[in-house]
Amino acid sequence: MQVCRKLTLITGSVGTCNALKVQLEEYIPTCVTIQAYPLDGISKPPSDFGDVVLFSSSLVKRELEEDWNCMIPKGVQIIIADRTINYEFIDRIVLLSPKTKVLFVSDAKESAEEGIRALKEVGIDHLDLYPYYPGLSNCEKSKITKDTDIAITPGEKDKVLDHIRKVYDIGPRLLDFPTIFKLLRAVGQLETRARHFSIKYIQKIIILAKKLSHSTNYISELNHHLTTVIDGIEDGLVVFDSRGIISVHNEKFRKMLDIPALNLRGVKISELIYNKKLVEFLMNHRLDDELTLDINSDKVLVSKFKLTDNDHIVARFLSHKNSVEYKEKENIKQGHFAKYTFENIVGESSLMNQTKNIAKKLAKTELTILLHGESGTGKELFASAIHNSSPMGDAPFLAVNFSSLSDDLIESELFGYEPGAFTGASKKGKLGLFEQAEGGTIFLDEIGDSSLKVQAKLLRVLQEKEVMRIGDTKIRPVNVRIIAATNQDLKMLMKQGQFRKDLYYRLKMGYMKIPPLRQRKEDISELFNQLIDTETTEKITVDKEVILALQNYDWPGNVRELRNLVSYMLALRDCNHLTIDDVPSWGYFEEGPKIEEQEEINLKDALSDSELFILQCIYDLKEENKTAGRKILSELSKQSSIYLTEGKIRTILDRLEKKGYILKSKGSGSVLTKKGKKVIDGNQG
Ligand SMILES: Nc1ncnc2c1ncn2[C@@H]1O[C@H](COP(=O)(O)OP(=O)(O)OP(=O)(O)O)[C@@H](O)[C@H]1O
Repeated sequence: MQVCRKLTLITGSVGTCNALKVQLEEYIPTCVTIQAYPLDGISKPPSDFGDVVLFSSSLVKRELEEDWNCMIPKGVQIIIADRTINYEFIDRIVLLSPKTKVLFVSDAKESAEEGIRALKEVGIDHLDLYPYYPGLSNCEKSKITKDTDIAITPGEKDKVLDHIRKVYDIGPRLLDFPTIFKLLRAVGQLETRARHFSIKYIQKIIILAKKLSHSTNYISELNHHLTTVIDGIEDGLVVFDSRGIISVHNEKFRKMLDIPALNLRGVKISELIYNKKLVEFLMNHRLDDELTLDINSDKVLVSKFKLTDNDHIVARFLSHKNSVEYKEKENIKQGHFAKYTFENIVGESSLMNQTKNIAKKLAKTELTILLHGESGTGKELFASAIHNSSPMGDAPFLAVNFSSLSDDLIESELFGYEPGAFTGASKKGKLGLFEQAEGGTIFLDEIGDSSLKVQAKLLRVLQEKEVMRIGDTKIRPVNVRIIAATNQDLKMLMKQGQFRKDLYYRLKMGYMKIPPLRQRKEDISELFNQLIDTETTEKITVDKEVILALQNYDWPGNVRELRNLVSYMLALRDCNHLTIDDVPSWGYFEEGPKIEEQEEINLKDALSDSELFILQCIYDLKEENKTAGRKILSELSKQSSIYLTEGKIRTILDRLEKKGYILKSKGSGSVLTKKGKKVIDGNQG
């Protein structure tokens, strides 16, 4: 075999020329002289091509022949290189997430497309790659560069657009295995260098594998570390993109929202959380908003912010339990706005309409208002709505609950104090709620729980319209409307000497009674549906029977109890249609019916009009000594306003028997049980 001593490399660009020369020097023994020429970097063609000419591509050969008018002399062996991507830098792109949109930037269409092909050939097929090169039309450019900020380039960094955030320069493509093989043969070195060549190649692959495993180990260690850190945070955290798809969350978030699944990555917020209000809050674009939620008898404050380098949102769930920060935030929040308006007060019963009308009229005045009503009837809702539709609606609305704060704390909260007024007082002093609410409304909830000392101070505010901070001698005028609320019998407390008469009459100037739910059962249907809507984004339908059953209950916990029931039924439902079977049995409710009624009135046993009609017919037929069979019952129904087929009657009879109102027997028709008779007696009585 002829042994050659001179090899000429001809490339287009200087960059490719340098990279290929380094590669050749690695494989070709030093006894072979290598001369390299980039067409971009020389002014005239080489005069001596040696024994073998290696072109970096067929385009370069054509350029030399056509543009430079230079032919390779006969007898010189020509090799056109096949090139593949440089494995050394491949680890950087292997770790990009699947389906990431990435531009492949090169100097021409062919080389960009070839680069993509080469990447796919070596198994980089998990990315969405788009060829990008200088000659691309503006329209195509804007199409492919939309929503992407990552590019890969084979050493053409200068052609990458400015807005691209991450550029992976994988260097010029190198000679592939068969090309080096061909070259070694052409320079007569294949036999002596074959082993060296294959060892070098395998070494490169091992280095790459090591790099990848190092990167993945590093990533998994980092992941583990980050998981430990975010799981250790006291608040719930969830990160999601603009479509609501979760990328990161911590354990606290899962626990707070009772989510059993461990890995929520890739899951959509709206498919995971059924509380409609929360989903809407998380998905809206207002970042300065906050939301308070009642979750598992805890109050949770939800806030969010946007990550700066992408469109991901981080939502933070701050629990009330053990959280000083929450209390401070909540105070600030309550201090600035009233959440509800009259539109949020559900109920069109005449009693509710009357109450709302009175409230709207009182709202227009400056009178002090006393709201009296059982727990959960919506007193806070009314206070908030009154403030919002009053002339001071734009001023602050502050709420303070007397049942949850100690006497001392109430005093300092309401009236404030001077710097160092008592041990533990802040050095800066504190502005009281009356002063903070200037021009607005202060809501004194559970006023029946206030001490006589605080009552005396409140009376002073009402009479004199002025406050004095603790530790101060200065009197400060205040202009604040007071709305107080109580579920206690204040008259009784007055008799027992626990509530000041003068304060009672001062507060009672605008008196309002908020009716309990049992006195306005017509509102249950609307309330039930409305509460479902605030709890879930899913479309839930409700059987009429459910509402009838709920109207049979007295609701000692009022709307709050109904709201809890809705959450409970939604959590336990099997499908999106609620039936009587979804209504829990008596054990769930705060109070059962009165003992003597317990046997015949049960929530699940509420009777529909057709059931009552059939019971009455069975009773009447028995009086006339007739057998109550399906046929005669169906005929009787034809004469009434409720027409029932025999098939329908069979279903009703089965149901009545199951509920214990009748007994069926073959041949002798149905008869009423003691329970069934009681219903008819009650109906007739
Ligand atoms: N008419 C109504 N329409 C819609 N929601 C209501 C209505 N009444 C009460 N609610 C809801 O019921 C819950 C209890 O209401 P609220 O806290 O205003 O009652 P309350 O009378 O102030 O109770 P408490 O005396 O125990 O403080 C709240 O979630 C409120 O939004």
